[in-house]
Amino acid sequence: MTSTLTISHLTKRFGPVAALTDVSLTVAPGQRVALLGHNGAGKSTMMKIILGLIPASEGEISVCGSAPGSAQARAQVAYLPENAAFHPALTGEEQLRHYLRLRGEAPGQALDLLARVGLRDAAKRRIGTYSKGMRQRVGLAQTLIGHPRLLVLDEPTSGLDPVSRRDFYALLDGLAAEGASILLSSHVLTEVEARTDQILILAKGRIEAAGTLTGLRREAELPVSFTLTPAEGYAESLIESLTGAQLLPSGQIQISCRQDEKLALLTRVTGFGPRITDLDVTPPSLEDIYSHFSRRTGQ
Ligand SMILES: Nc1ncnc2c1ncn2[C@@H]1O[C@H](COP(=O)(O)OP(=O)(O)OP(=O)(O)O)[C@@H](O)[C@H]1O
Repeated sequence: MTSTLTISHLTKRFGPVAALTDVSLTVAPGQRVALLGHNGAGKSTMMKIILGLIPASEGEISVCGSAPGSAQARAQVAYLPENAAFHPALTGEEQLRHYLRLRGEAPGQALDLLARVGLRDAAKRRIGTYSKGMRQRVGLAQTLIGHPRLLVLDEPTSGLDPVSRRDFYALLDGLAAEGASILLSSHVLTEVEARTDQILILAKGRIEAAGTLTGLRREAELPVSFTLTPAEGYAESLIESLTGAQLLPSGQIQISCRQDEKLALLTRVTGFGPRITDLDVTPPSLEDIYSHFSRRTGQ
């Protein structure tokens, strides 16, 4: 299948500053990719190059088979900047109609697009009266114009409340299922965790780690944590039989093991039968993985 986005050995220098060094990435149709990294890691620079707003210093980039910023690429790419600004005196509907006209699309779609992002009821209100989250959703509605093949979203959920964030990711899932590729940056790792197919961790402009969450977990070799709830009167004997186990203030017992020891430990723990009343197995979170790889570069 032809990829939507191909980046090979991309380097970008701003004078003496190397914002990106030897970055490569391929995004297939329908893939959701999260771009993670500290402030100044190079995320926005990478997005600007993909959009054709600034040139690369070195490397090859293909956006839907065309050069970044070309008319062909622009027609298939949508962008949501981190702080999208709209005219406060226009209503949501008027603003969307304006963007639709600019894109050569029928302005009559404005209300449908606003409904898709949960703004149907506010469509006739001025944007100046919208909350930050509502303005962010106008931005998102704007990215849906013309069924783009690639959505580039710079911290799209900043300012959204938890329910709106969940709705937002559900919307992205729907777009990805229809074949759109999504490249988004975020500092909120918990929300990215379950909702992306590929994760790219940038540090000081270089790719520090890349892959699926499962792949990164394996690479990081971080421990899996087991939390057992002992039945009344069994805590002490259980701790004695599990080397390295700790009693938590909650009265539960915690023990960690390597990924490849997980099934053996699970068999052992389930063998305790009625001596335990509950068990939680917690794999390393994306936050754990992110700090593991970031620490390697001294961030
Ligand atoms: N126009 C520019 N001129 C000079 N240096 C720049 C320019 N744009 C970005 N940089 C530098 O390039 C590096 C990467 O910046 P970039 O904005 O891409 O980081 P980021 O990962 O998006 O950070 P944040 O999470 O804070 O948005 C930083 O060192 C930044 O200072």
